[in-house]
Amino acid sequence: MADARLIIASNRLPFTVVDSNGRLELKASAGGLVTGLSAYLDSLQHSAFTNLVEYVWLGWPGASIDDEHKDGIKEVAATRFNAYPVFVQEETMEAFYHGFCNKTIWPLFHYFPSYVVYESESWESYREVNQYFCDAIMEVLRPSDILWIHDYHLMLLPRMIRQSMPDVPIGFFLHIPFPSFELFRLLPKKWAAGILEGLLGADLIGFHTHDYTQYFLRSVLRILGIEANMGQMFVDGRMVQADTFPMGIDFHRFNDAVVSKETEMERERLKNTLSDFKTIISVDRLDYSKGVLNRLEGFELFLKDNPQWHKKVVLLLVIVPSRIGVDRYQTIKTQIDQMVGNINGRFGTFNWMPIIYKYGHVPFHQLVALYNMSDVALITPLRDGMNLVSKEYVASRKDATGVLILSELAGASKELVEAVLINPNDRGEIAIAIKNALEMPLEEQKSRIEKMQSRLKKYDVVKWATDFIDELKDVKEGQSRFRTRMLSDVVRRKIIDDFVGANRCMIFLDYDGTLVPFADSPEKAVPSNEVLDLLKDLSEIPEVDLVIISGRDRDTLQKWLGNLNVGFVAEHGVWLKEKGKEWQLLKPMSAEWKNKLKPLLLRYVDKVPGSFLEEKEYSLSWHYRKCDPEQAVDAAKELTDLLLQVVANTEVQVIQGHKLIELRPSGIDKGKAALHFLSRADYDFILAIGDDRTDEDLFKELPSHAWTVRVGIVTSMAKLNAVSYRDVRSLLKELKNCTRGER
Ligand SMILES: O=P(O)(O)OC[C@H]1O[C@H](O[C@H]2O[C@H](CO)[C@@H](O)[C@H](O)[C@H]2O)[C@H](O)[C@@H](O)[C@@H]1O
Ligand SMILES: O=c1ccn([C@@H]2O[C@H](COP(=O)(O)OP(=O)(O)O)[C@@H](O)[C@H]2O)c(=O)[nH]1
Ligand SMILES: [Mg+2]
Repeated sequence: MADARLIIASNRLPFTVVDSNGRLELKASAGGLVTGLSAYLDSLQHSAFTNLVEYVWLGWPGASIDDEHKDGIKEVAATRFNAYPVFVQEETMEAFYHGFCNKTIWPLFHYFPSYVVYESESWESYREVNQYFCDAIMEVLRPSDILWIHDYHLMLLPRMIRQSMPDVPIGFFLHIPFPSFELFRLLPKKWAAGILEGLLGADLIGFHTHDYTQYFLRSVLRILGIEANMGQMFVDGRMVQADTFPMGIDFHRFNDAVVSKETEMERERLKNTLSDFKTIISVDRLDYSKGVLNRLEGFELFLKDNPQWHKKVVLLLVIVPSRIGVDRYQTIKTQIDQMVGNINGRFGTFNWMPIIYKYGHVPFHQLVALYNMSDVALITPLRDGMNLVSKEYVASRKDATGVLILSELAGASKELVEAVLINPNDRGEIAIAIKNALEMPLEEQKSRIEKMQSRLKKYDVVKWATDFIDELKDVKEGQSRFRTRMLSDVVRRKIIDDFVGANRCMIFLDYDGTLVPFADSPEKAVPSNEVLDLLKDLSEIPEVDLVIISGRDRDTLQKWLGNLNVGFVAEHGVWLKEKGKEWQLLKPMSAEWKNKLKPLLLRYVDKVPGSFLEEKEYSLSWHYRKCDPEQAVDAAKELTDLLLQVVANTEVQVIQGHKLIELRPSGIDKGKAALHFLSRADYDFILAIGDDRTDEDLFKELPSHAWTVRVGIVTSMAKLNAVSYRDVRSLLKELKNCTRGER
């Protein structure tokens, strides 16, 4: 296989350009996304298991760059980091990054709805910057590349790229939580739909936890009306997958660094001042979502309740500067500063400060030394997409001692179940957890850390990224397999050739969803003149027999289509009408059961607003097409269960159709009805088209030479799939025209 390039797009690059007294310098960026991805990209160079050897990382260089410096930065970015900077004007970036990203999406997705700012200008900047990224990517992207887009800054980008390059594999990974529908719906409808449609431009959309994936799928269903089956959706005829990929860390980088010289030196230096104390480490970017105030309150309560621990324990609080241009971040900084001061002032003595506070970046080896020498890690976010610090702490415990206290509201808690899990809103619980952690017996510490380590070793960051890319490739393969089932030009040509060469032709056409689109209520789906003319023309071809094979009642079919010289099947096969003959029952049957079962269906009509009952001569249908989709689906399952119990051992069957449940006599279906018509002549061309589960009975019964087409992109017994009724009409038009032309 040829080498493919991996193109990564994220807001932040692995470096940030900073202005140091008028000189531009490149500094390593902080944050989980950059740390994790860098480790994976490094691994590509040494891996024998991938054909992705080349990569380009596109992103914002972290500052607004003057024109005169752009080329220089571009060159360093390319040579030192394989990066391609996306330059954005300061004001636009301000409204995008400090605005929509970090004042709208970030607080909303982290369950701080009262912090969310709704400003249409910043939404516009969000679109604008996503478009800049799209333009920059299009400068480097080739159709043979794989594009992997990261995080909440770029949620509109997948669709933008898809519009320019329809087949390129696009993956998207969200590093922060996807909120529950009740929160997501707070966004103005245009934004919410825009974000979901933007994301669905990707082929694979990944999340850290199963919950986030489910919340996303639910929003897609509720806002866009797109249903998913095991995370698989069909969007404009394209298969899209959502799935869960918990991000790991570079386990060995941390584990090995513990014994490096540099770490050893750092540890010695730290021990000089800290050797008399048990230490608790806490490391976070400055962020209100990290729950630092709760943590400090919990620690304060612990000190109040446990005087025996005074002068014996120190909390090492590392806060890495972040997003300081957003007011809320300034506020939280002031609050942390004050609270640290209060606690130290309240409990501290001249030779003991309970909290040692560092506001700034920590170099890698110092970080590992801190993790390694700390008896406890205290990590208490109020919400966190994943939280890699907790994993890094565990990886840095070379002797398997140490205790991790972790918030159950961090994505990492789903994997690190052996941690001491706490609810960060419960200060009392934090205080008790600290005491228990400090006093935990060594064997218990080891048994917990060892279990977590073995998991982190296995599911490291390389595994995370490889799993994601492999699944993206699988989705692409699935899509191309599906494409061979589509009613393409080539396939249409074959059908037409077959049709032209045949002596006797049978065409079975379903009505709703196949010849006409669905209407709000069944009586509104009247055939247009276009459809009537088309059917008339086809039916007038002497070698053709046309049968409308529908679930509708015979009166409606008669009223709407009765002037045509065609055969009919009504009520899914209860009634048949051959050309020019009278209606007949497929077999003798009774309709007495209807009176018994109708009240049950009516109960569900009352229960589910918007649902209604359709009564036909020998069948009853409960429709829920206009209802709240989730309530209706649940109710439909419940009703089906109930009905199945009631009809057991009777002559009635329960059928689930497209947003309906139908009751009809057993032994009746479209397939059996079709066989009746086929027995009348020797057909060497058969075409059957339908859009519903009830049409599957038809596809199933037809001989192997029949052309069968399921309308809708779903799995089916039919040989082919068509996107919508429009494709059906154009195929029928071609059939009609070709016959005339060739005659
Ligand atoms: O780029 P910044 O605005 O300075 O913020 C730093 C990063 O913060 C967020 O990190 C998330 O990704 C981690 C790895 O998946 C995850 O562990 C953590 O829970 C998330 O908050 C943000 O998503 C990144 O885009 C930022 O670069
Ligand atoms: O001075 C520091 C301290 C920490 N980190 C790293 O920042 C990341 C933080 O990731 P996490 O997932 O915990 O949270 P995020 O900041 O992404 O929300 C971790 O990999 C840390 O090692 C860093 O780059 N510089
Ligand atoms: Mg139909």
